[in-house]
Amino acid sequence: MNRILVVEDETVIRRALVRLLEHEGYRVAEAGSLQEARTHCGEAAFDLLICDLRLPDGEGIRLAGELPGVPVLIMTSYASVRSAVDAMKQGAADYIAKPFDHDEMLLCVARILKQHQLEKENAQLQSEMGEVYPVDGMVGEAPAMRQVCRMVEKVSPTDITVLIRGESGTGKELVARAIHKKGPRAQAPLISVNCAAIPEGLLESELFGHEKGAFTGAGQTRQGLVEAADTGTLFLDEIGELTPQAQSRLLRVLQDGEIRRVGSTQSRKVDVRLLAATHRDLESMVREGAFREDLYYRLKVMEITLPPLRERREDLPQLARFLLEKACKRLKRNPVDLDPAALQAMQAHSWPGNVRELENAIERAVILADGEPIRPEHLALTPAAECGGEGRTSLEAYFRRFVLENQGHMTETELARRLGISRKALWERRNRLGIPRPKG
Ligand SMILES: Nc1ncnc2c1ncn2[C@@H]1O[C@H](COP(=O)(O)OP(=O)(O)OP(=O)(O)O)[C@@H](O)[C@H]1O
Repeated sequence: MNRILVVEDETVIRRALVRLLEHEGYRVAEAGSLQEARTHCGEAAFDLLICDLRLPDGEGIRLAGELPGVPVLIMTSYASVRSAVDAMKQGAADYIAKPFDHDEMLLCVARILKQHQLEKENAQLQSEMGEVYPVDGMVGEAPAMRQVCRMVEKVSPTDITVLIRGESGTGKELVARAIHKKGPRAQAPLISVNCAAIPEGLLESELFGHEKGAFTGAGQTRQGLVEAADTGTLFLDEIGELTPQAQSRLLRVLQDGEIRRVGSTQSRKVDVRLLAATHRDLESMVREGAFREDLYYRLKVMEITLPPLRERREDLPQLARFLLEKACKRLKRNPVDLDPAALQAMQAHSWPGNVRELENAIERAVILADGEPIRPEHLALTPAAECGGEGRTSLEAYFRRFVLENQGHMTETELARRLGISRKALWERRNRLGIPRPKG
């Protein structure tokens, strides 16, 4: 039976909470101050502390630092997300705003206890397996990649929201898939959505669904992608592209586990774990008012940052061989070798499109080499800035130059409009040609 310590100085709230938890079958002790809590913890081991943020002799969150391994749920009457998020940074398992309703509290307690149990089992397993954390299909021994793998291992068994950052093509989606696969929701769906690939006007209804007649063309009631991910994981790639309306709806999902379809007055409960990714500088988007601060803090609780390929060149040989084998399999070709000169050319290239650019270059090379070992000329690693020069202005080169010259001062929507293509087509062409978007 799980033991819980309630630390709250307001007697009425404390007593009510103790009764609620006891009624649910937990063994509960109570304390009115940090000092009393410490005494209790010295006498018995607890599986969870539910702690008021402000106590007469200090901040409740201090207990998290003093009792590593015991999850702390923070209660706060200060509706500021920031103080609660600060508490999360200092090690709180979660927070709940007062006044809370009974169901909400019990759900929260049950979830933390379950998570904690999983973490304990996982830590046990890890110590049995040693310190190696391979991530399926992910190649890289560089220190920054090892750190990524360690983080994946740490966050997977929890339900925590994770923000995956890194330039385009660095493997953010790969990380999201790994987190889902290694976590308790692995048997449930993973819905992966690229927010940049959905036209702005359709974002809200695609994500959150709509009622019949909600807007012109909404002939039928439709479930959105967030609901489709119910009980599973929702991966929102390019979260910086969300419209303000979609940002508000998403915040509601994270805060209350509730969703409202476009055109509906009723909310529905959803249980999704959110993983989000972006290559953009969300901090400056928040400063400029383009991204909601409260949503930003919700997302940022846990971050995983992928290094650009040019900063982990030591991984290039291993990565190139892995991708070469993958390309040969996909193209149904016999395995081919990599000429040492090709590897040298790779080492000299800056890889602005990161692993995706490498993957594309290798696939192209396999086709061009036609069974011969891959040589530098098969890779055609032209520095981006030179493309489109010397009268060879093909459509692709024109596209590349236009995008590189204008992306600094144009939004994706504007760029697409000027090029006369959809945002989705722009997105796809960027990926195919390995043209990264600017940061922020
Ligand atoms: N470390 C890695 N090892 C092997 N393959 C990788 C690695 N990182 C990325 N890839 C491969 O590179 C391609 C691009 O990766 P992914 O789609 O995950 O990047 P991303 O950061 O999500 O890109 P974007 O921001 O453009 O959506 C994928 O095919 C992926 O399998």
